[in-house]
Amino acid sequence: MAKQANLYSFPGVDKLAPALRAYVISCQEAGLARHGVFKVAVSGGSLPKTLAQALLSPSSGAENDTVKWDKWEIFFADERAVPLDHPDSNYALLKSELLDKLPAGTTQPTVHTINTEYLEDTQELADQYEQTLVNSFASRDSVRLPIFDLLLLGCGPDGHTCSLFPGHELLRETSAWVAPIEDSPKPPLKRITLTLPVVNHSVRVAFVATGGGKKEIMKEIFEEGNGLPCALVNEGTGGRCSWFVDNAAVEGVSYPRRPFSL
Ligand SMILES: O=C1O[C@H](COP(=O)(O)O)[C@@H](O)[C@H](O)[C@H]1O
Repeated sequence: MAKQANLYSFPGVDKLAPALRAYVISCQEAGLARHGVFKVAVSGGSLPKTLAQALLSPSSGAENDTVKWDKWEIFFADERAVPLDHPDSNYALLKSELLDKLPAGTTQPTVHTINTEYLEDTQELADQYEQTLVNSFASRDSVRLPIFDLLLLGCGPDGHTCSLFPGHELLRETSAWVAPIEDSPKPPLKRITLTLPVVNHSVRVAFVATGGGKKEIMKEIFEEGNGLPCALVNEGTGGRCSWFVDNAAVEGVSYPRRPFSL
């Protein structure tokens, strides 16, 4: 039988963060072994804060507990069509929560932001970001899809992830790597997003979802699926997908939890 998504549940974020750290570092090491860099895409929303808690904690000194920032290439799983210093920008959020807090003297990771010259034309904004992926991964002639070492995703209270929203036509996109959306149900309206085939092609996918406000949608995702974007990622990635959640987010959800291990 095909493997299912792993659900790791913790009493709180303080216990979740060290496990997420270990998981991200293991993906980093696998990426470095594969191609000498770590290609990761991150989301906005609540993710950067939890990620910062996981990654900014001091190394235990144990082997394989080092975040090798100089080897990271950071992309955005989705981004809003706003300037990079706008309060809605996922880049601005990651910067304030994580990048600005890296210890002094740390070599900053490479961060692939959107090209803000194209904010008025979301198709061009998406095409330009797709070109950024092509430059880093490979030309579209040579690979069908880019392969990220890791995608770090959030889960909205409606079951959206990246800027892939329930019932939206973008869920049927089969060709583009990056697509525009101009009618996002959650503001701001205009965004770009990695498409579902790219998400499902990643080596590993990790969702982070915390708080009781997520429990109804988590029940629907894990018990029914209902074509929700997060459920489509679970189905498309199976055992390559791991959820890091707190107990409050999965209260009453019938789905086997696994003890966390790498
Ligand atoms: O709009 C967005 O929302 C999702 C989920 O956010 P959360 O606050 O519920 O974690 C986020 O993953 C995405 O990147 C963002 O653009």
